[in-house]
Amino acid sequence: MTGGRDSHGGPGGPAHPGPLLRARHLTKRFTTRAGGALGRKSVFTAVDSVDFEVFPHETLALVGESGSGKSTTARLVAKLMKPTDGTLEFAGRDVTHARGPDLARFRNEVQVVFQDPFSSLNPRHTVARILTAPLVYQGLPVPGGRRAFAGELMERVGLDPDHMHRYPAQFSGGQAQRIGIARALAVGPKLVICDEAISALDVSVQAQVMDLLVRLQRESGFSYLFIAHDLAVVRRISHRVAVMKQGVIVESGPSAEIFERPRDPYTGALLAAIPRIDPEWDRRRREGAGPGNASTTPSYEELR
Ligand SMILES: Nc1ncnc2c1ncn2[C@@H]1O[C@H](COP(=O)(O)OP(=O)(O)OP(=O)(O)O)[C@@H](O)[C@H]1O
Repeated sequence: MTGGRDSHGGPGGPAHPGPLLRARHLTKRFTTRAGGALGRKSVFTAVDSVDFEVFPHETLALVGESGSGKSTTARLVAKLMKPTDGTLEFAGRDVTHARGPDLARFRNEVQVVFQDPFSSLNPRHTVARILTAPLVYQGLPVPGGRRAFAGELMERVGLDPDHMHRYPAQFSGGQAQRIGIARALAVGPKLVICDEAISALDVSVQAQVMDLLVRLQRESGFSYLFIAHDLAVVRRISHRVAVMKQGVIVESGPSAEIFERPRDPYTGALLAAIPRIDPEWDRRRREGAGPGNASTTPSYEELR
């Protein structure tokens, strides 16, 4: 994803000398055995020599149909899974085989927000404990003390700090996802990977969480790798888009170009299947209340 149409500088993405994240020939093959341990071995390539970059302050969306390799790519980038081949560079460092303190540093700089907040938040811990845990477990000081720190994070994501002693089950799905986002922010990341982070939410709640994600990026300046199958969502928050099909990136470029002039028939098919958009959210965005660059972001009607 370098040069030409795919060069950095999509709408809203500020110019920067180098990428924050650079994936080169990233590959993941899974070996499976049909019929148990004695069955025939087969090798499946879920991610096939993928190249891409994420620049500072930008949102790169990775889209594609189910099974195209998006989540596997996210896991490779988050170093939750080892690649079969390829390299990962982060902030100019080769982190492909990072261990010990290098890996610990990477884990603070790169955070993941998962699809299901309830399964990624410890149900037996209060929100205050969940939000301070990333620092406490590392033996790091909690700025301002636990209560103030948790309260401030809750305010940043639009939650009432008075609820910091509640448990995840006492929150709605959208609120729980806000807790997941707040936890990701606790360590001051440079890159936040959102793996279908809003897919499970109701459409109106999705819009609110999208607004939150955009606002947080504006305030804190981190980058997003935004994994989604919903192109309507992606269009609204991404600066650039990479389209995955069967483990390969078939097309990538500035968001507006991909949506207005898709080159690959697969991208065209994904666009044709675009799910419903929340018209209310789109109206607010166009009136300046929501994210996106009004001059480069097509309207709801233009997408039809
Ligand atoms: N641990 C694993 N072992 C074997 N195959 C796997 C494993 N994890 C993923 N796969 C396969 O790799 C392919 C890509 O999966 P992946 O979850 O990355 O796709 P995806 O684009 O994120 O799809 P979805 O949106 O449905 O999660 C799929 O065919 C999946 O079955």
